Amino acid sequence: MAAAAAEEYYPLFETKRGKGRVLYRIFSLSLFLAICFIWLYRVSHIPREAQHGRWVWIGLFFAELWFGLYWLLRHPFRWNLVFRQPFRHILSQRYEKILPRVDIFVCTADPVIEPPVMVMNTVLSVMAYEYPPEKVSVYVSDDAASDITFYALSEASTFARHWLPFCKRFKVDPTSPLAYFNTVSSSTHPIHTAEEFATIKKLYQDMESRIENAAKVGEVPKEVQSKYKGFSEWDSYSSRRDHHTILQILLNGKDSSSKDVDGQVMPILVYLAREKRPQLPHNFKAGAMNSLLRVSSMISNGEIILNVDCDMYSNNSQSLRDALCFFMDEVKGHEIAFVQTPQCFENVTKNDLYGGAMRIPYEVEFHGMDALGGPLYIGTGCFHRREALCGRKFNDQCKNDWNGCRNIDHMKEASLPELEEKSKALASCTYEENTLWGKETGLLYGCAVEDVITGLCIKCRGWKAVYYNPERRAFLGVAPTTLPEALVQHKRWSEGGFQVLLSKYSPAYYACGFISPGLQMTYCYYNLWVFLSWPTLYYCIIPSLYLLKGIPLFPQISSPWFIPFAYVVVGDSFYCLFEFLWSGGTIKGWWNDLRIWLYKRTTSYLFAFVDTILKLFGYSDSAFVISAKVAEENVSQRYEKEVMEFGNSSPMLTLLATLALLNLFCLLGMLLRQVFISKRGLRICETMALQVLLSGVLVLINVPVYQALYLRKDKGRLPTSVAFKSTTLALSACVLFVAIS
Ligand SMILES: O=c1ccn([C@@H]2O[C@H](COP(=O)(O)OP(=O)(O)O[C@H]3O[C@H](CO)[C@@H](O)[C@H](O)[C@H]3O)[C@@H](O)[C@H]2O)c(=O)[nH]1
Ligand SMILES: [Mn+2]
Repeated sequence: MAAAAAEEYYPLFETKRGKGRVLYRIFSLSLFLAICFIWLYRVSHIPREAQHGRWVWIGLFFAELWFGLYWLLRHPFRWNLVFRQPFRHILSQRYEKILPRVDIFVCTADPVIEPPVMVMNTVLSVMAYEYPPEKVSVYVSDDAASDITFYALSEASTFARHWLPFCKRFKVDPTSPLAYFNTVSSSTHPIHTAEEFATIKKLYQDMESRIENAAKVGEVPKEVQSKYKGFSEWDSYSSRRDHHTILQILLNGKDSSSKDVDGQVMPILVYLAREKRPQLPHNFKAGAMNSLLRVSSMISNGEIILNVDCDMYSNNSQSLRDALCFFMDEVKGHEIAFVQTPQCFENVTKNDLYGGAMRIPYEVEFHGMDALGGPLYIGTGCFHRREALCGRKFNDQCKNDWNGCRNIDHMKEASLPELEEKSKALASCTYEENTLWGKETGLLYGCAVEDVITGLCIKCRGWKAVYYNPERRAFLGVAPTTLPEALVQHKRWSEGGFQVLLSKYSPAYYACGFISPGLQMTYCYYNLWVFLSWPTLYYCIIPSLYLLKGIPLFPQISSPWFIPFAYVVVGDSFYCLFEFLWSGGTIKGWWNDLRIWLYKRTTSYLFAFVDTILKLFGYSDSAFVISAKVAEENVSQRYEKEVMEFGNSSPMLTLLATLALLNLFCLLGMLLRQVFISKRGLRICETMALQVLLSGVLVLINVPVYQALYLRKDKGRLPTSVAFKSTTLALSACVLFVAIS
């Protein structure tokens, strides 16, 4: 008995399948049938040569054909869903003594958009993981080479001496000081006394105000500068885009200043601003990550790498151990290259005005991708196996052997200055010349979503990935709080997706044979976004204009062909609503999501399409528009109240407003004509029901735009110039269209 029990194998994680899949398949099949009928209707009812609207009809057919085909790509996500559950107590029983080293990379790129206090909170939160501190190293890459960020980090290293023991003693979670002080007050926390709480909070607040002052003045106090030799590096500094490598090991895990107030070692902490020269490309975040990969291999060389954006703090001090359960599992662990957690946000409001929470991808689609071989790598909250990230191909020899963890302890061999010098060389601009970095090694270059393409490439090399979506969020970040920001972010993503599609690793052709066909389809689903812009624009403009003119483009209610249209509209809407609610959303949230869905397609994707083409022909440069992480006071107040923030006169917003008005004018114009001029009453609602419905929904969804154009007085409204331009454009389009016939 005892022997049998001992031999029994307990895995480090389990995988459960989602339910209700059969029902889903039946429903999809019925919907697909209806879609086929719609196609059939379009093909069999093309107006004759001489008849009005022949080309428009054909256009509609192509739009619907494309929507239908794209809809098919949605299925592999939902065919099977898997849910993972790690068992960290088993991990600790089996491997506590030989837990691998973990290197944590935090990227920051602009001290104004990404305030140093925020970066510091992120750093402190990951330093405080419940994990042997001598095995954790934290690396901060600063693409702005800002001495204020460096100063904040040096302050953080001092504060950590108090913070880390405090976290350990009182089992603090979340371990980001700011988040902790915001969620807990001295009276509500059961363990520490009010006095202990007050002391640590005071320490934190003093430090915070010192950093904020420095940021305000734009200069680090002289007495501090003399304390850290690192500041001397800025003496010869010329600009953010032109400077040599600045690297400093702030905590080295050895000497007494690297111990906390209880005498315990603290994690290694390294500041890096890689070399930059104006004439050489720096490849944005991917370049930063690759420098970190090399520098860290010299200093700590952790087998596991955690990558977080500077705006995402750790919300769960156990997640490192959770992730290791996947890598260290004896049966399946050796083939796993990365473990991705969802990108969750601290600042998403109840009805998620800008769809920032991305519920459907994170609660449904990624679980489906996991079943097919692994989710996307999304650039943050992701744990990597170093060798996989560094370009190793998977093969049967890739067996886990944690006993032999390469404990090359450079720290012991070399003196600190020596080590710093050696590491600096690895972050120079020219280091990558004539190497495979950015092509096969590390993160790949030349794509706006370096993360997605890298993850795909890793999978093409034979590795698997795991999606881990824990109940208690592993990380919490900041989502955009204004419409223009959300649209710009989606533009970057969709542009990146398009680049992936055109790249060497294209999921449409290259990946064939390397990853499963289902996974290929899911990648295509995300990478084809830009192609949704044209048919969606067509659908938003043409039927409404024809409604104004009284020409039907869809079957009327009494026709049997009406049934498939109605079934698709109603069935799909209800299905999407159901899925959204199941994922934890609200009805209003779904409506907001639908609006963003529309705006992304008519603006972000369109602009991304045009930009990618321009870049392809060399007319435009790549850029990485960093998303804002803090907002002005009045902007955040409106955000809290879920009032849509427009606030500028960009071409995207002008286009959006024009489309919204066009639909309003068409609907109103049609009503006027029917009711007052031709006195036919609302009979049109029967003959052109679907067109009325389409325009009606478009008008309803655009209500915030009309308000922002004409009714609102606050700063977040659409500027008068946009109101003028869009009204003129929309009105002339309607008038011209009616006039030419
Ligand atoms: O030249 C650069 C530009 C950006 N970053 C960092 O990259 C991260 C992501 O940038 P952010 O502006 O926050 O973009 P998001 O749209 O929020 O980022 C999402 O999308 C990116 C790809 O487009 C991924 O890299 C991110 O991980 C993912 O969170 C931040 O930590 C930046 O500091 C750099 O280090 N160097
Ligand atoms: Mn971000």
